Amino acid sequence: MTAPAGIALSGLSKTFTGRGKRIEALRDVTLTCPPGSFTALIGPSGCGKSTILRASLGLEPVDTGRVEIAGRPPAQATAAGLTGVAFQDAGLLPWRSVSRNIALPLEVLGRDVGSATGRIRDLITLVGLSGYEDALPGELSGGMRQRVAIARALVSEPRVLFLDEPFGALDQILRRQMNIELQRIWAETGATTLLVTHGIDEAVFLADRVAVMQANPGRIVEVIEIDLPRPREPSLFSAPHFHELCDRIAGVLHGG
Ligand SMILES: Nc1ncnc2c1ncn2[C@@H]1O[C@H](COP(=O)(O)OP(=O)(O)OP(=O)(O)O)[C@@H](O)[C@H]1O
Repeated sequence: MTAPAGIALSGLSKTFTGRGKRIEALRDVTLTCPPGSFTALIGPSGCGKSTILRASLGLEPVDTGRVEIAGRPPAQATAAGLTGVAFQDAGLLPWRSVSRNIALPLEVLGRDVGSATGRIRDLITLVGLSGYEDALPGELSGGMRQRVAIARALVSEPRVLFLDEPFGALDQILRRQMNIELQRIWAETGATTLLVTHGIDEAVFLADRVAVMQANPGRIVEVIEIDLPRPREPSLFSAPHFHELCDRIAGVLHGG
């Protein structure tokens, strides 16, 4: 039985062929993210992380296996606005204000934007951008743009949130601030979250469990439970148990 608002990936395999090459992007990937949980997916470049996300959003068909998002096939879940997604490149439309960028998924889903004005205002507050409602993306810092992208991902009130390296382009200090913000946003929304990241410390700080992948073929080699109490404070970044968990993940990543 699939939990209603969770992510259930079972036995996913996907091989790309082209230019005389076969790339086994995914081999037998199984991952369950219970409702309201936070899972991080970490692995070397090309191990299939984005392929998992695309398959979860119904954007990439798999060869074998099954994807269920909030109890539905992925394309159906996305079309129903049950999923939200933010990428490394915030991908904001430069000519639209912060508010109108956040409203975009509602327009795509054919929902009434006028009746969502209050919700958009609340989201702007949630991501700490009050006062910037009418600003254009070009007037914002990189971290602020990523906050807008996260607010936009949340506007359809998704039960499941996919984040693909949302803070990858930010410097370390800003990234940590965003990690703290994201923990708060996740706790407030209760959305089941799957975060793709290259940052071990980011994964450990945020997640309930970290799925570690290897490439060629792309596969999950270990799922490590993060038994750190919540809410997690910035001081955690220098705690011994935090570093033990990071070292353990690094060991798996490097084939240990
Ligand atoms: N449309 C495609 N056609 C051919 N090969 C593809 C396609 N999409 C992905 N691949 C290949 O599948 C493998 C997995 O790609 P994917 O983008 O999922 O990796 P990733 O772990 O997200 O990488 P990164 O961390 O660099 O973003 C790679 O070898 C990539 O070259």
